[in-house]
Amino acid sequence: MRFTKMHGIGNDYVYVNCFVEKLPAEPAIVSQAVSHRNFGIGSDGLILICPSEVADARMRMYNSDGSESEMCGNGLRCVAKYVHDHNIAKKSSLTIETGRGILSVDLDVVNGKAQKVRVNMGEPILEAAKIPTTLPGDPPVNAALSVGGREFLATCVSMGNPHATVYVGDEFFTTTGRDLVAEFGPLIENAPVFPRRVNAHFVKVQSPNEVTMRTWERGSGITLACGTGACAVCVAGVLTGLTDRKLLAHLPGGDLELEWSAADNHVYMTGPATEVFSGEWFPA
Ligand SMILES: N[C@H](CCC[C@H](N)C(=O)O)C(=O)O
Repeated sequence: MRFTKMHGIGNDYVYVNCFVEKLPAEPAIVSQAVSHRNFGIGSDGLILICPSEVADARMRMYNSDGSESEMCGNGLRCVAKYVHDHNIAKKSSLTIETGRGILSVDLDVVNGKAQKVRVNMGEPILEAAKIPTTLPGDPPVNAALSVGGREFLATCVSMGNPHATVYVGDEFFTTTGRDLVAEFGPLIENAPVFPRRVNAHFVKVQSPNEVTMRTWERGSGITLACGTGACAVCVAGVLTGLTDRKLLAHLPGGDLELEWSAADNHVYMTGPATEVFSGEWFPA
């Protein structure tokens, strides 16, 4: 199976152009196999770039555990870049069909290649039942969530996929010795109050327009970045009053610019998309 390896600030996926390629097995199985960093290609998961009746292309995203997610922000930037750079649709404004509907993407093209990508991620989903979570509030803002003997205050939204944001101190950003994200991330991901599990984001506020964050992803564990997560953190910051509608998020793999627009209630995410290499994968 031919594939292309791409990443959005270090959130790396194996991409398959399903306009021309056929998967050798179910996507869930292929994702688990190709994601393995020793026995496979090595990635945070698998993203299929497919034909669409209603958009320039359709994105389907699978975590490294094989579970499918409704949305993927870093992945969407890379899909749009691939669709442009590989001449599926040679346009600098594209539409991509996702698990949460059709999203618009604008590409900054330099020397024929898309570099920076701005995505209209649509409106945040705030009804608890649609996130989904059983935590109190529509949406839950600073809702008490105790896991592993520690109480967090969780602010939860959906960007088509579920996110829980907790504000923490410096101790979550040192990775020498005990890694608190690795310790508490899976406990939050699998907490019973999240019927479809959740992506967990640990955030330190630098200023009203700037945060540093680390992510434990549903179905993939620690990743260097999470685009939908950064959008959810932008929304959580406004809901908690801790940060403004325009936000610069520093993630371990790089930076994303976010805005939750008061004008149209849409969240905009701007960041890079990088194509690293292409190859052929031989299923065992
Ligand atoms: N890395 C992706 C999010 C993947 C979300 C996935 N882990 C889920 O199950 O929702 C992003 O850049 O938005």
